[in-house]
Amino acid sequence: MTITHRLELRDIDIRLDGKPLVELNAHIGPGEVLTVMGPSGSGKSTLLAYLAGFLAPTFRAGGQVLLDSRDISALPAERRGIGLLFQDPLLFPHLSVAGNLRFGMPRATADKAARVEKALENIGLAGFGDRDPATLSGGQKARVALMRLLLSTPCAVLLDEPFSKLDTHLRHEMRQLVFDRLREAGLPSLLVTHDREDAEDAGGRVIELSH
Ligand SMILES: Nc1ncnc2c1ncn2[C@@H]1O[C@H](COP(=O)(O)OP(=O)(O)OP(=O)(O)O)[C@@H](O)[C@H]1O
Repeated sequence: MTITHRLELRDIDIRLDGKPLVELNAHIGPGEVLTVMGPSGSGKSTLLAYLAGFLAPTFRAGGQVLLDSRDISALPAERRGIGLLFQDPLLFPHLSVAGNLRFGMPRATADKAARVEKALENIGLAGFGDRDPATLSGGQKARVALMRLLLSTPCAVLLDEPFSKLDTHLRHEMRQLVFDRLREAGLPSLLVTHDREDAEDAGGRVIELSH
């Protein structure tokens, strides 16, 4: 049985120099992707930083971030249960591909090696466990970053332009993989993008932030 999660953003109000930057109410159900678009400077990255727990102290923020009805907005980033996927895969260069996949797994995870093998098969990279991440292609790195995220068993996911550095032909494939896996895992997700096709493939609601 898949465990499902819900993310609720209640009366989020982020201010910069006393002026409102982001005001938002949203409910993201299990397996749902909410896409956030808007012009440069409208506060998309700031919103993600707030939700993830690393907002710069120059901002003032209020409101509640409820994950499965629990307010996580005062918790430090590492205790929020939120997974992140960025434009760059950010694989650890000192760890092998398998080491990267093992990195975020909860300590008590049983059969780590078997899970890593299964994860590699799942993304078409069986036998790549011992490889140095630097030897992978951009698309392969992106797939490893996705699997590392899922193996860390987050309760919600934030995606910041995760496809923008991929070649056009890989972008579509990667979008399908990411959105399918997030849906299967029942994870509520928030996607920040400039790309309308990302929003269409995400298949959920789209909100626009304005200046
Ligand atoms: N650490 C910071 N201190 C002060 N102001 C900041 C800081 N980071 C961002 N800003 C300002 O906050 C506003 C929102 O920036 P943010 O990066 O969230 O926009 P964005 O919508 O993600 O833009 P882009 O699409 O270009 O990535 C901008 O006016 C920016 O200059």
